[in-house]
Amino acid sequence: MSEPRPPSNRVPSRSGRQAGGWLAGLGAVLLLTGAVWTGAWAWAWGLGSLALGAALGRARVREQRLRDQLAHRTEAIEALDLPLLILDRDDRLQWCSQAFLRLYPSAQGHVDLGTPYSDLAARVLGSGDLQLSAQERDSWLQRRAQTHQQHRLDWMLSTRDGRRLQMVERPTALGGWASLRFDVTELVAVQSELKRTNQQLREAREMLDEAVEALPAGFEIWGADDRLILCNQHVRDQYPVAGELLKPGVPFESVVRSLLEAGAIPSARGRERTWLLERLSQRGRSVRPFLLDYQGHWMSIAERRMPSGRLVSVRQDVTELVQARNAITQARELAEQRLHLLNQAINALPIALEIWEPSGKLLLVNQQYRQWYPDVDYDALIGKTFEDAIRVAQRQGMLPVEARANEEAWIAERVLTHGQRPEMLAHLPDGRWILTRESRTPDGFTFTVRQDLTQLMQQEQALQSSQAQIDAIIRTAGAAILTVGANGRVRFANPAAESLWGHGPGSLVGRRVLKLLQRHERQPLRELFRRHLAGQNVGLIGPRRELQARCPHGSERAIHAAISEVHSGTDHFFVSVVTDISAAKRLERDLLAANERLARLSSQDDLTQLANRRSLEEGLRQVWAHALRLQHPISILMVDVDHFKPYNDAHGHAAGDGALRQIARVLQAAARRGTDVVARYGGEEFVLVLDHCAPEAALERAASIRAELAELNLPHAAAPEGRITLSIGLCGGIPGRGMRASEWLARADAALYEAKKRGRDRVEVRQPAASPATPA
Ligand SMILES: Nc1nc2c(ncn2[C@@H]2O[C@H](COP(=O)(O)OP(=O)(O)OP(=O)(O)O)[C@@H](O)[C@H]2O)c(=O)[nH]1
Repeated sequence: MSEPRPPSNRVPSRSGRQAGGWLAGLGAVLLLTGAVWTGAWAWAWGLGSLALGAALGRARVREQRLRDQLAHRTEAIEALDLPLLILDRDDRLQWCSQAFLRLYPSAQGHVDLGTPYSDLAARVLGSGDLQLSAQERDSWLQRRAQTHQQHRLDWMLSTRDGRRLQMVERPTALGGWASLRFDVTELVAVQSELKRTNQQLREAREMLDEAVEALPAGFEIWGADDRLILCNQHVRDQYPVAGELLKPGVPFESVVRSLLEAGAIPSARGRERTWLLERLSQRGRSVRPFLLDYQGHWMSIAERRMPSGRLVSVRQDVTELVQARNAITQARELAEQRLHLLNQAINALPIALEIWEPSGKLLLVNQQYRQWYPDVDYDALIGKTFEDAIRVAQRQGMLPVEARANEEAWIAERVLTHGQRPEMLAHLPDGRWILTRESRTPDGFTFTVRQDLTQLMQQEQALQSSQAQIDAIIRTAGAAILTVGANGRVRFANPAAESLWGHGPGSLVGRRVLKLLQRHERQPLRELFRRHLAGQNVGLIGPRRELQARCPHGSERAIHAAISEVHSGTDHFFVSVVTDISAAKRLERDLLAANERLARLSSQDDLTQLANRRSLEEGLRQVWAHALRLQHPISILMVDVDHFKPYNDAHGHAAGDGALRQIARVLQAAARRGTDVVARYGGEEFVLVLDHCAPEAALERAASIRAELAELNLPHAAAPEGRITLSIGLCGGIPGRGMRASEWLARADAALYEAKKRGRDRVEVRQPAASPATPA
């Protein structure tokens, strides 16, 4: 066994130490092998004494070689700087490395070959090189013996200077023990650091898991191959459709497909394939979160591809947020729309509007204002004071007319009372009338509203003029004008009305209007008013109606009353224009009588009161037309007094007139029907048109006329019969188309001529000309 070498100062590196550990093991094996060889060599030595000299030489060479090998192996172990003990089967020391002695300085000088390990251990334990309690020290050997029975010993020791040693003992093939110590101080430190780090990692992992679950959003991590690594419960809750699928390892595409198949993404319906391709192509590329509609929910999804290729996705149900945002957007749009409308309304106002800030600065003027004063740069006035604005008006000569007397005083007063003038009417130099109203809001803004009343003022003046004109007309009107309230009482009566009813000025006001009428007129008119006020259209309003007015002393006046109705605001009344038509009525009556007389004169013969010739023509035309239409017969008798000239000559013209009147009465008596016409045709000639009378009957009628006259026996001194006689021509029948009444009259006249020619005092008949042939 070689002497222990002093320990090397070189501190091996970590890898060197690991390699050293491995080499130490190898060295121990070689050492053990060497020990075996040593035993063999001793055995050979015994035999060698008996061997040949040559053999001895070779044996020495061989021994030397073995010694060298052993020395090499021992050197190798020492070079590895391993604290190694080799013990034999009796637990006695066989070899001890220098490294061991450096580890346990107390063993120095007590490591002789064959030293019992217990002695060595007792020395080391007693030296305090190791940190062991007294109890541990006592039980040390006993426990070591126990572990030896298990053929292995792994023991961790602590040295006084704080190093950690791992004591490893393994049985050798020769029954001994190799006892090795490793300085594992750094390893233990690394181990405990590793343990702490692992613990921290575990805690960090737990915290991360908790944090991921505690996130108020869905959180996913996908691998570079887009397979799920983890996701929290939120994701499963958000996507119950894909809940089963959401397990580590599932491809993203499978999850999306399942959502599409379930129709859970409304915006993808009908184009699922395209949608899927787009989704996959954009996967992780969007820098900003995007929105996805999912079963009536809006999900905000933020995806980020990490440098490792993994993809982190955070998804949040932002339905309420989107709805709120939409509501806000709608509200804002509505507000903007209303603001726009308000601006339009303000600009469309027919009034000029200014708004002044509480600080007194001009905030806004509307379009109307700008149109009123186009020469004023109001944009430049925005932000200026009220006095600035007045000064502009002053420079332009637009201060009101009433300010002329003392402009500075007027301006001072106006500035002082700005915002406190509820109403102010100003007459501008250009002729306009401007009504200004100022009001101040509770938060200090002043609203100035200006209204151009020029037209109104002109209308007012025109109205006043018109009113004066109407008053004059009403007061001087010949017609009576009454205003009557809905209660039926007179409100106003013009002088003509007061004159009509004979009362003094103002005496009609308040009287019941119906009392101004004759008693019999009141009830019907009251009823008309009642029904009109009940909403019935009874023609009360508008048409002129004739009434009988009751005038003082019971006198009666005919009046025309036209009633109109006025609804003016809440007022309701009637206006009646009454015309006294008493005089007109009298005139009308007189005119009627005159007209009747005139009519009679125009249609009657004055002497005989028979129809005159014009009237005959009209009567004949009507009888003819009627007969033609109904095809009944008529007859025309032409009658002439015989020898009338001699009669006049003999009896005088007056007697002739009397004779003619008597003859007329006879002829008139021959008429049977109302439609028969008896006319004086001229001089001593008469015509009878007998309706519904055939020629035969007419002939009889003519005969009866002659008989009647004969009965009268009007003396005629110059006539052959000594009395007046008549000659009559007759033409009758049923009128036909193409025939004319005048022709029948001419034929009757021809018949009369025939009667005269045949001696007079007779009747002659002429047939009407036949009707022209009518086409079949
Ligand atoms: N008294 C009177 N005579 C009238 C009136 N109209 C016409 N006469 C007269 O009647 C007479 C008609 O005479 P004539 O035409 O010659 O016919 P006549 O004497 O009747 O003879 P014949 O007709 O042929 O029989 C005239 O002398 C007229 O002056 C009249 O209104 N009054």
